[in-house]
Amino acid sequence: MRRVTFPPRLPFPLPLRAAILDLDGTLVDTLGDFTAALNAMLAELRLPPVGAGVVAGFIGKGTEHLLRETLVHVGAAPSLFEHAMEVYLRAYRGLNGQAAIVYPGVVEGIAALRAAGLRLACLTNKPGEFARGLLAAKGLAGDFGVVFGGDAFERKKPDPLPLRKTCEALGTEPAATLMIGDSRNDATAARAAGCPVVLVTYGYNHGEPVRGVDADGFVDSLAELPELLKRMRA
Ligand SMILES: O=C(O)COP(=O)(O)O
Ligand SMILES: [Mg+2]
Repeated sequence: MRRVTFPPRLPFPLPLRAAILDLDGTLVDTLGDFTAALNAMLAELRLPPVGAGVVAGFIGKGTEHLLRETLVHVGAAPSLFEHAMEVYLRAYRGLNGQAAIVYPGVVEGIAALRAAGLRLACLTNKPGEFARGLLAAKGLAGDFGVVFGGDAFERKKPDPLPLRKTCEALGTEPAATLMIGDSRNDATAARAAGCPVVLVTYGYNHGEPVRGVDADGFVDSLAELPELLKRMRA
């Protein structure tokens, strides 16, 4: 049996009323989608392709960041950015979800959170249109009363603003709202907003080991959440 790792006494007040889940790297492995859309764009601009290993390190800070880093990586002129963005968004729209896989344990984990009576939101730096389309394509849209993309607010994660706004939409206090993500970006935003935060160990985390990030707990699968919640409510 896989063990849940977390401090023996979690440093936040209970009970929890809601959870905010990140999308890419937490609910769905979208590396295949990102890589395919970027390579379609690069081919159209007659630039060299990128490998998935490189792309994984660019995910999690929104589309502008992903595109800028990719153009630098292939040695393209920064002036290509706007055109590249148009081509990339068109490509992504055309293949959203096709090479993406829901991580093992996600369906069980979400069911456990719902059974515990928590309100659920999905908060991602992905454009809202793509986030809603992906959740629908993967049969997860009905689980989230609230879905916000990276274009919903003035600033994206790691700024705390999107988490504060999501708590407002959920009608819960940040201290009673658990953030579940895969990266330093999620943890930094959660800490600054006053939300407890648990990170999954299988996501992208900007290409770095996730266990080095300051978080309240780590799980290898969302299916471990019931055990974690039990401890948190004890
Ligand atoms: O960077 C993105 O587009 C998505 O990132 P997130 O779902 O992990 O917030
Ligand atoms: Mg993520």
